[in-house]
Amino acid sequence: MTKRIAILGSTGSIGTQTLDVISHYPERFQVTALAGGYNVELLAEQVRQFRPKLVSVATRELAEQLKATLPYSPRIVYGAEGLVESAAASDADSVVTAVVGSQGLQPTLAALEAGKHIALANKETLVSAGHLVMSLAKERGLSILPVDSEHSAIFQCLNGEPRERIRRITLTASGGSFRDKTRAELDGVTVEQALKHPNWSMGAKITIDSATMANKGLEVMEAHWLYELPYDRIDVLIHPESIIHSFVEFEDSSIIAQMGLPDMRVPIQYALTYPDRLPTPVGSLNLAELGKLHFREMDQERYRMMRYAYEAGRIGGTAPTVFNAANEAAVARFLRGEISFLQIEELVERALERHAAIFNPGLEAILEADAWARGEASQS
Ligand SMILES: NC(=O)C1=CN([C@@H]2O[C@H](COP(=O)(O)OP(=O)(O)OC[C@H]3O[C@@H](n4cnc5c(N)ncnc54)[C@H](OP(=O)(O)O)[C@@H]3O)[C@@H](O)[C@H]2O)C=CC1
Ligand SMILES: CC(=O)[C@@H](O)[C@H](O)COP(=O)(O)O
Ligand SMILES: [Mn+2]
Repeated sequence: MTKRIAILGSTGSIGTQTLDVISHYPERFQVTALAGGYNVELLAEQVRQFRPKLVSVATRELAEQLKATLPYSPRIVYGAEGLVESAAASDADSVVTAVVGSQGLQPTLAALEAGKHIALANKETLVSAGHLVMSLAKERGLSILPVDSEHSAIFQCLNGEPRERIRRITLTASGGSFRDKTRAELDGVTVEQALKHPNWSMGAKITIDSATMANKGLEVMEAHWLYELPYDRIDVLIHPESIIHSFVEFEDSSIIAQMGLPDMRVPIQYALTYPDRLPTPVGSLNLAELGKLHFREMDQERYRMMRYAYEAGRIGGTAPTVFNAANEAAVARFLRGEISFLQIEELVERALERHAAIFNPGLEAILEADAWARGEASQS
């Protein structure tokens, strides 16, 4: 049967790879909605190729521009409302959430309200309001399948085993672009250096998060919500090769790990075809050629974002929302050249210190905490 798919963030790293996966199985998938941001040239190409009925862009002007270039007339919407509409208003069965940042939250909630399954790449959504998203999905009987490589790995390792059998899970971390630098050597590193991830080709924001280790912090919180595990049963281990994508230790001391070449098309495809496994153009992993794999303890002093993430996760309520939003604002400032690399974590730490968490927050309290944290992290 054909699966109808809407993609939020179709012009980004995950979005384009999702369309690549879909293009290999035209009989299995139909694209019903595409939402991009500012890159209308690429979006126009995608629209011409996949012919969705609904398209969203960042602004009204871009919507006009897009309309003028298309050979047919899909419905074109724009802005934050357009994103929500593209998540909920098409006849998609599943929505791939691949926009960056907590702007993905309201579209994800709208998609669930409209009865759509979620293939979740946008981890900021779960960090910001995991309780709202997970409870809505549960209430509606909808699945949230992980696209993030570590969470896909855990999902595959669990293979339906109940939570009670899990002793702990371990998320692997590449160590990011500065993994061979000491803390002192981080003083004065450039945006260009930070954007060179050793193993993965990804969008700018997540690449910086990987370098600060905020990405792994967000992933710890994402795992907490997806697998309903307390923080003391979620570990992180540095694994520079990114070949073991994560692993689960079960009650009987067996460890099951998921391995493969670092290529996001594998977890993206699995989230779209689950429970089926279909061929991908990704090659086979040759362990003999690789020879060795390496592992290092996570040092929370070297990577302070790791410590702040565990602290925020354990506090709960709006603390993770603040961790995430302060980080988003600080990373944007770093990318604009306004602050140094080490100031990212200083701004996140300060926002967390100044925040009095609200527990069991509704959507309004989440949005308020998010806006407050962005304001905090925008001041030096
Ligand atoms: N890249 C990866 O390998 C992985 C990514 N993820 C997660 O997936 C998400 C996406 O990451 P990634 O693909 O790397 O990010 P990119 O920066 O490559 O892509 C982001 C997407 O969001 C769109 N977007 C940005 N702002 C807006 C806006 N205001 N309105 C509508 N759309 C907007 C962009 O549109 P445009 O470019 O047209 O402006 C683009 O399509 C993140 O949450 C990330 O953490 C998780 C695991 C791996
Ligand atoms: C590909 C993916 O899932 C990223 O989230 C990846 O985890 C980033 O690599 P790090 O391990 O460096 O954070
Ligand atoms: Mn990941």
